[in-house]
Amino acid sequence: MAKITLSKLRHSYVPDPQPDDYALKEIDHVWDDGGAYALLGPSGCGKSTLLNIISGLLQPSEGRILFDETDVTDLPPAKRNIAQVFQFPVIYDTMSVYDNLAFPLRNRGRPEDVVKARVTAIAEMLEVTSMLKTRAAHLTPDNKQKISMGRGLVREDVNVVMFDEPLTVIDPHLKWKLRSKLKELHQRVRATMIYVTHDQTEALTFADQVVVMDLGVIVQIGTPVDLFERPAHTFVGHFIGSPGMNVLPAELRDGGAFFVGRPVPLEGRIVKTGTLAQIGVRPEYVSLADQGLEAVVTKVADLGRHILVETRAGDTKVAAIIQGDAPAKGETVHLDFRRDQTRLYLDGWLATEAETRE
Ligand SMILES: Nc1ncnc2c1ncn2[C@@H]1O[C@H](COP(=O)(O)OP(=O)(O)OP(=O)(O)O)[C@@H](O)[C@H]1O
Repeated sequence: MAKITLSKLRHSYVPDPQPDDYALKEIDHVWDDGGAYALLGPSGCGKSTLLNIISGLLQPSEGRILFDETDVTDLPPAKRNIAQVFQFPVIYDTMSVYDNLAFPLRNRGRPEDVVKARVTAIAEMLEVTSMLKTRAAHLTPDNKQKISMGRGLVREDVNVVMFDEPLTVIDPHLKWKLRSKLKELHQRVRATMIYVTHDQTEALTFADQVVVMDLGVIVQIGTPVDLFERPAHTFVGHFIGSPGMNVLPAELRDGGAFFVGRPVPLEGRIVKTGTLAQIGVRPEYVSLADQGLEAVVTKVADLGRHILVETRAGDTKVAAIIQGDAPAKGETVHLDFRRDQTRLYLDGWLATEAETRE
């Protein structure tokens, strides 16, 4: 396994690019040896471009890629020693499950006793031991994908295992099972793993560190808790969470932030400058109060464990997640934002500093 360093990577699919033409703007990042990473972002943000650069299918326009201290930028995919699991299962239908799992090892001339030990161990981890003699053609789609994952994990000598939206073909009710299985596998195999997805639940379940991308830029790298608690960018706040963070237009004056004419207490000092001011507060930290910001309830949804209340304050939609009694649609309510969870964003980026208590 290896540490992967991406140094000043930029990529454009067009010659003589202007700044906006880059599919990857500038990426400087180190993936630690043995880490479980998710690469999360919407369609078109550059995930596949980055993955293909790491695997060697694509040469970056600029920058270098290192596996540990070795520069692999000019090496073809076959020389990079990477395992990849794709959206659709890559297995040989005519072979047994055992032979499918053994294939990557036999292909590299590993002795049969090593093949047997490794295939047996991986099969146990994936809970497919009873299928080892079955011909792959007879497997269900989710079992086929499990075997595909097994093929990705069976070699011990790969630099990194990359998963590209591996649960796309899996039935929704089986997805959660495979998701947690993968997490468990990482804990046992301890390989460097990169899991590419546009699905926040998949990313947050699998990864210790989630790398969030938007428009060719990494907007935040953090633990699932970091991304939820302190989004570094409004995009992260909005993209992660269900519903996402409220992003409210703000006016800056007298050293403070105002929303629909009312001052809004922020978590701490404003430490940056910028033009476009927005207040970010997650619905989980908006509550109904006796006084404060006036808003009209536009929708109420009972989600079982809590109630989602959508309101309109001025022209802006504000969501609140509350417990207890729900207000009625059309009712005027007062909203309170929990101060330590209310942040200012300038030009999209977090601009307040959390107050440290003495
Ligand atoms: N072969 C190509 N030629 C030209 N432009 C491309 C090519 N591949 C990707 N792009 C562009 O590069 C940008 C990043 O695309 P990329 O496929 O890396 O994003 P993605 O996050 O993987 O999206 P998806 O989840 O839909 O695969 C997009 O604007 C896309 O249109």
